[in-house]
Amino acid sequence: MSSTKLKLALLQMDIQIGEPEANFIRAERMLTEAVSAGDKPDLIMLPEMWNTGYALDRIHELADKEGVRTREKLAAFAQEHGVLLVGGSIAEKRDNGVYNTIHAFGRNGEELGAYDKIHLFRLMDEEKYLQPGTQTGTLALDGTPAGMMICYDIRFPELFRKLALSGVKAVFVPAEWPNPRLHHWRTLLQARAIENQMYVIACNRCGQSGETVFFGHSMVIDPWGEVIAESDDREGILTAEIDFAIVDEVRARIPIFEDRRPTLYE
Ligand SMILES: NC(=O)CCC(=O)C(=O)O
Repeated sequence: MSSTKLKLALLQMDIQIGEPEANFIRAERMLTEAVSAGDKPDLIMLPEMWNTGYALDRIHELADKEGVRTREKLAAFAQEHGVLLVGGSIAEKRDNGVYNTIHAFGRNGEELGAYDKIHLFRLMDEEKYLQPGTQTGTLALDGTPAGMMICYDIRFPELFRKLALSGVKAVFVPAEWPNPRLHHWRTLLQARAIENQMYVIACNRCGQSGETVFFGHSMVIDPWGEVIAESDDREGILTAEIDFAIVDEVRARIPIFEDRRPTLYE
């Protein structure tokens, strides 16, 4: 029987706004560091828009065309090291628009899934420059169903519930979530894990772009809502081990999916 456990490494990276070259070098350095550690991870994850940061006024020029560069690099890395890779999100130019897109890869470098951010965040002007996604994002991790969302998406519990009802046991959330909303970040992530009885794995950036400070605090939260790993505000790699068997245990202990009465509120 295949293992229900996965060792994770979340790359909490400081992103240089508008500097894809520097960001690729930094991401490659951190990826290499993650697989060089004694306890090699099964899955590595990056933060949101790590190739460009929120350089939105130049995003059409800076975004990765069709995601080719990112996909080639990440697929090759996943294959070389036999790891799963949730490639954070990137600014990706496609069909004359720019999307905020995740690409995820399997241990042989195959693309497991992609997701374009559905909810664009007005406080950071995303809706003026980016195209919204039109589909939810799922992938299978060594056979276990998981979901993908990006940052502001965590404010929409309906999206989590839809994925939970489809059988998803973990959701990955790359983010660029800044001050002064650390309490929203921590509370929403924990609530989404508790109410859907699933793992929530959230990788935020750190550092500062202009006046905006990104507090890091990448988190891995279990289906009981316990924070099993959390970063501080500095660049680094957060590690944790998850066990999908715990999702089934928690869902059996409090059977909310059996007790729902959707005809009354849907
Ligand atoms: N990049 C984002 O979507 C930021 C979302 C955010 O900060 C929030 O408060 O929501």
